[in-house]
Amino acid sequence: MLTFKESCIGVMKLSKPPVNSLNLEYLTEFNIAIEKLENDKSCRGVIITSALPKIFSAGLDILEMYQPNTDRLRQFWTQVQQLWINLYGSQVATVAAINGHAPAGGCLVSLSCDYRIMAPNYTIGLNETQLGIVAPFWFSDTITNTIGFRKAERALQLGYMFTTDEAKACGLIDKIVPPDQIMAVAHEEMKKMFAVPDFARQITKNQCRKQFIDKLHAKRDADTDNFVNFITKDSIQKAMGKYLESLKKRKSG
Ligand SMILES: CC/C=C\C/C=C\CCC/C=C/CC(=O)SCCNC(=O)CCNC(=O)[C@H](O)C(C)(C)COP(=O)(O)OP(=O)(O)OC[C@H]1O[C@@H](n2cnc3c(N)ncnc32)[C@H](O)[C@@H]1OP(=O)(O)O
Repeated sequence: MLTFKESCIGVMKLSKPPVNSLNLEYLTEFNIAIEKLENDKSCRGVIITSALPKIFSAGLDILEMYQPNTDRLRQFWTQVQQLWINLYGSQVATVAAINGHAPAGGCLVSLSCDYRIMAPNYTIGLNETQLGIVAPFWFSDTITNTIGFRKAERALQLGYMFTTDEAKACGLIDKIVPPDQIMAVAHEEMKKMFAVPDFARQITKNQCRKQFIDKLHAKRDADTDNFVNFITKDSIQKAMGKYLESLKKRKSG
């Protein structure tokens, strides 16, 4: 993770080649970095983007979920939950500068921010069902809160990956920006949020989001148990093995 501060704005650049997949170590690093910025009194905003060309993040590292060690799988999921709690509940203003593909967990990271700008000709969405897995309730709450129930239900069932244009049309992202302007526009959007007194913006954000974060807090252990039980099922392992094979075939084909 490349993290630096530009005045009162923290910039986090995901930099885990080849595709910024989120494994246990990287999620832990991500959480530490966001918590550090959150606790820095001089930091009012965070921009999350990718240091890699063409990929914002490939989402959760599928290898963490394929033929897993159960203890590690539990730690992994705890870090995924924590990342969502940290980002969705963040008191600083957050902008996702989506400069590449953003499937599944990559989409969730961006949906957890306050504002999303995206470069053209990429794809974004919660494609979990295409892997034969199911987005948990807090993933679906987050997309529903962004694009509304009907569109979210349809997109979740299909595991639909939106083009940048489609994402803009349904409100999954807020603005389409050429890649060379994405950081400049992220700063402009941040300034708009800074024009509102921080405490008023923060209380409003809490009013909108707190109930969803509280829901996960209340069910956190059960959510981890569900995840581990679900992922370790033979049928789910088979589906994930097939998906991994298809990724490799697509590469060679
Ligand atoms: C009832 C419910 C109860 C409980 C809940 C249950 C389940 C919980 C659900 C868990 C949620 C999961 C969310 C996720 O994030 S799952 C991950 C989904 N991600 C994807 O599907 C992305 C797949 N990747 C791609 O589409 C492409 O790789 C991408 C467009 C990102 C990049 O394409 P490009 O052509 O540039 O690169 P590739 O050649 O495809 O990939 C390079 C190598 O990287 C490997 N790879 C890609 N993505 C991942 C990944 N997510 N994890 C691990 N590895 C990944 C790919 O296989 C290539 O590897 P090599 O062949 O080079 O070894």
